[in-house]
Amino acid sequence: MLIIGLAGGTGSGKTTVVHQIMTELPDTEVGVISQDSYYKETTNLSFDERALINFDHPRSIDFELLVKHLKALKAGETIDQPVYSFIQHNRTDDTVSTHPRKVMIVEGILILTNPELRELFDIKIFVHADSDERLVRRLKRDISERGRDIDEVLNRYQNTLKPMHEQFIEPSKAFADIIIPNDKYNTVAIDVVRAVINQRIS
Ligand SMILES: Nc1ncnc2c1ncn2[C@@H]1O[C@H](COP(=O)(O)OP(=O)(O)O)[C@@H](O)[C@H]1O
Ligand SMILES: O=c1ccn([C@@H]2O[C@H](COP(=O)(O)O)[C@@H](O)[C@H]2O)c(=O)[nH]1
Repeated sequence: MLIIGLAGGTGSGKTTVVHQIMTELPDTEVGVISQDSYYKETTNLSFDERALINFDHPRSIDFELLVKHLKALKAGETIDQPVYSFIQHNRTDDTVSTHPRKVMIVEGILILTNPELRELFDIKIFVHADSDERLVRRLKRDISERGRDIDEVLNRYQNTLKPMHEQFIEPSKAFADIIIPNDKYNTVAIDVVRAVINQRIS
């Protein structure tokens, strides 16, 4: 199994890049695991308490479960990947049965900050977009898709997102083997990554 770790700040385009990479690749051979699925379960908290969580700090992620699931996939086992609700700020009761593929892509803002997880990646990719571009994309996406309003996004950006990006996410770029500039759509980089994957699955 080839395991690709794909990191980058919020709004850098990680999800979009993963979809572009997957286009024309058989989904029987390539699978995706999102770090977002592994936000810690916080059912003990009220909605208002959950909304105050710093979701850009590594401690908000259940890395232990993510590493365990990745090791299980590597060992040929099927896992129950949690499903996360951004609207509820919590895991749902659903899971997605995820079986091992020749190539697994793990994507998320903090995945290169965790040493145990980094060890499991054969290729480490960081998607870069400038912070103003990322903020604009985040605003548009969170309002249209994640039930947020402009104040929520901007407050979170100032209070936690930007400082956490600077403290944890940007420095993790140093661990990347490949950096994809993604202020504009970058078809050349996508083709290169797809070629590496094709080589592995053919
Ligand atoms: N290169 C790009 N140029 C313009 N818009 C982009 C680009 N990449 C992604 N987007 C848009 O930005 C928003 C955030 O992208 P997304 O892939 O969800 O980022 P991430 O997963 O890194 O948070 C989405 O609405 C997406 O369509
Ligand atoms: O309940 C939540 C959990 C996370 N977030 C924000 O999501 C982004 C990470 O997701 P991307 O798809 O990479 O943008 C992170 O910056 C958290 O602040 C949230 O808003 N609510």
